[in-house]
Amino acid sequence: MNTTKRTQFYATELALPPSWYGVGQVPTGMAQPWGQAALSVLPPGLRPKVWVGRGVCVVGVGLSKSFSGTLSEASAAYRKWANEAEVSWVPGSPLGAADVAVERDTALAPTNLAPQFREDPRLLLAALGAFPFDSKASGRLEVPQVALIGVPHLHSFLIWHEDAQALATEVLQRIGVLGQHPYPLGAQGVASDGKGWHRLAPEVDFAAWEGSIEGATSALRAGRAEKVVLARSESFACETGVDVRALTRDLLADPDQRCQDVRGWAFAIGDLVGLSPEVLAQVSAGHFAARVLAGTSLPGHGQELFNDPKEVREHEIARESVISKLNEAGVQGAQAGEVSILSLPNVDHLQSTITGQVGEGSDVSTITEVFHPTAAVCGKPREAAAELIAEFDPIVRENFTGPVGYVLPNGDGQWNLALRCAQTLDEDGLADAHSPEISRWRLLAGAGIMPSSTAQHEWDETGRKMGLMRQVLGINEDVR
Ligand SMILES: C=C(O[C@H]1C=CC=C(C(=O)O)[C@@H]1O)C(=O)O
Repeated sequence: MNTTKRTQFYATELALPPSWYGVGQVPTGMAQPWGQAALSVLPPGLRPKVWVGRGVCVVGVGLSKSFSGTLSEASAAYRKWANEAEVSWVPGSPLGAADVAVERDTALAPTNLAPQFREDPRLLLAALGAFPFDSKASGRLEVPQVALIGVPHLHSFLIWHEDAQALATEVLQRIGVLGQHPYPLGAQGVASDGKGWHRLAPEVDFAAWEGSIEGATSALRAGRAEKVVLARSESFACETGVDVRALTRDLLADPDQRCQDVRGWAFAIGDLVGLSPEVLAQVSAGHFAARVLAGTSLPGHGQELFNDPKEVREHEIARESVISKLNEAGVQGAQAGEVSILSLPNVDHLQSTITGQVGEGSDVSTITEVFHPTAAVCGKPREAAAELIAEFDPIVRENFTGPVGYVLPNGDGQWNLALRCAQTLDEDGLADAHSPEISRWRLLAGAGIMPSSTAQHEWDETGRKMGLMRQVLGINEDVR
């Protein structure tokens, strides 16, 4: 007789006030208000696991189960486990709320999954993950113990492991108390008061960066590759710890309302916290979408990129690196949109959106594994660029520029590139994925290097890319 007990979870649908969804504040589908509200109702003192942008959003705490391996290995093990788990609806759930169409229907506005969640609550067992740049190295998927799942059509769910009943009850109570007045969009949290920061010994100073760029550009001019992406870091320590919950809440704020489209997906997963704008693959009910970024200017100067042959070619290479692999990835009927400008807080980018249908046997992780590493983070040709990275990249990237995101038990989900982020460091310099407050941070940024690149230009560009995390961490310009 098989006496193995199935892993038991419970789920409920939440009736939340319109303020959670920013009704009248942001276009439907943009989840910044939802993310800020969800973070507000988590009990304090717990480090959140976060994925919030446009589409399915996850804000969780605790760990039910983790899966290690390459992206496809971990995803396959997770899907097997999730499809054997038991998820029961809690009676009294306000099921059947009216569906709301997503406004400004762009490629990155996925299908309404709420009906599927209602039909099969196991689909709510979302796993969040971060995987290394080196796609052969092992990464990790994590299923939280308690998770709020938001759907951009104004639906929300809570799912919890049977051992986390008390925590789930506390979240439900806090929704009752705080839920009518969630954290307001645009307000700054209390991640850091901007004081007490100092710089840690640099991993890469300007002289080292100059050496790397000179080495890489000479190799490119010698014909070893056409483009390579190099990266650098800046590390800082704060006298008081930074609360990851407040930090991710601040990442979701858009105080000057400059960005008309989703600025990025805020994430706190594994040892990384950031706001990634680049989508490797989004899969939702058979639809595929990707957003390729490469080519960077000062904010507000995006149009000038079209007149700069170096930036145009850099983008073309990144776009082609995805388009050329669509067949192998099992994406059918693919269409690539015109190159356009994406305005982000500290930079403008050239962007391309690619859409299509997911073929039989493919899912978000198998597709991502074929694309990664794209030329936006590696170069062209891929193998030759990877060799140049091994030779000239002045840092060890770990999960930076690797896939970060979430996956569902049916293979839907989204993997972005881990960009515009910082790595949390504990006192030993090792990643610590558990403490709610972190005092040591390693900011990371990379740039596409072409034969004509100069060290100063790419230093400044990577500095601007790190600017977002500097701002939300409160590391002022005078911290030298
Ligand atoms: C590697 C990074 O950006 C990539 C994505 C967009 C634009 C890029 C560029 O213009 O160099 C990079 O390819 C980073 O943000 O750290």
